[in-house]
Amino acid sequence: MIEVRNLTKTYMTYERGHTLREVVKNLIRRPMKEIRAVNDLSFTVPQGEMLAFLGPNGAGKSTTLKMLTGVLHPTAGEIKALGLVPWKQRREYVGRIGAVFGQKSQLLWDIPPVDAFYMNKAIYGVPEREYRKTLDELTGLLEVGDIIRKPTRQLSLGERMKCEFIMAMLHRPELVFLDEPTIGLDMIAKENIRSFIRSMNREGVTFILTTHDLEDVELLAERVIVINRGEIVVDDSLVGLRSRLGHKKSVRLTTETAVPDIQKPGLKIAERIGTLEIEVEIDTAVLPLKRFIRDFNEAYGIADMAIDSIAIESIMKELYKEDADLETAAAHN
Ligand SMILES: Nc1ncnc2c1ncn2[C@@H]1O[C@H](COP(=O)(O)OP(=O)(O)OP(=O)(O)O)[C@@H](O)[C@H]1O
Repeated sequence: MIEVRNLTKTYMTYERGHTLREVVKNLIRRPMKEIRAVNDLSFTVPQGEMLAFLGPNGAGKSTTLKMLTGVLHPTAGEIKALGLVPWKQRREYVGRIGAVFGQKSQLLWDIPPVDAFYMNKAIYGVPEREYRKTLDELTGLLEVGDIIRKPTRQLSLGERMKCEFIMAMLHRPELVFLDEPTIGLDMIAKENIRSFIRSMNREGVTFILTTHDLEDVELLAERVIVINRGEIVVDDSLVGLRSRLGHKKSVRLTTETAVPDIQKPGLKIAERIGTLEIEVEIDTAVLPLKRFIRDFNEAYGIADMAIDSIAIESIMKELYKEDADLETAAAHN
């Protein structure tokens, strides 16, 4: 469905300088600087996949998304999505994709969402019967029957996001880009939106998700691509990603006496939740779980305990760290 080959994007910017002298000098001379935001990315996305596209700030996610949606031309490389070249066959392409940006509304503040939907119906040329059918289905799924008739400015953030999704899905796109789709929402609204995404995905819609909310990733994605400094660091299934660090466990404990700051190979205090409640990360390859439990019980008395696989958040931290370490090592050689 999407084929990306050797995709590269460089931006040319003017060097500003750090000191006042440099700034003034550069105003006259204006030296150019090249920023390689995306560097030789290649990947494919089959139809029906739910792919999370992750990376730290400045990694090149937005730039890649802009090229995937046809807003930006690449400097080099190719994209074929839905059989089209996004930036060349933009009109046809836009009619078949959808997008939801958690931080940017597509609705109009002073008019009810239903009127904005009707405008989109006209823009996309959706026939009346099809429009009615889709609108009924989507409002039913998201439980917003009456809400869509209130002015947008009166809606809660959760209600508004539901309407943003309806707006993006009315023309039945095959491929949908989501950028921070649950940002700012409470737990219930997040779950509503996530279950909506899941049901659309079951109907065959392909989703590409960029987010800093790793819960979205855990609960939605099947596959994860992590980029850093414009390059792919990981392209793996969520299960595969977990198994890379499968020997690490997260253990939440309530103890009878407070645990001091201990240094022990294979053990890291991840969080202190209360005086007697703590979360630790165990590298079972170094410190077997059985030994950890025995020692900890003898030393502090275990009153309660829950063992979990490590959260995706820790996996990400580890990945970014590995990448930064590699970079530092390369710089030293
Ligand atoms: N129009 C532009 N001109 C010059 N440099 C740019 C431009 N847009 C982005 N960049 C640079 O390209 C790099 C990648 O930026 P990009 O916005 O794609 O990252 P990102 O992964 O989306 O980050 P974030 O998570 O913070 O949104 C950054 O170094 C950024 O400063």
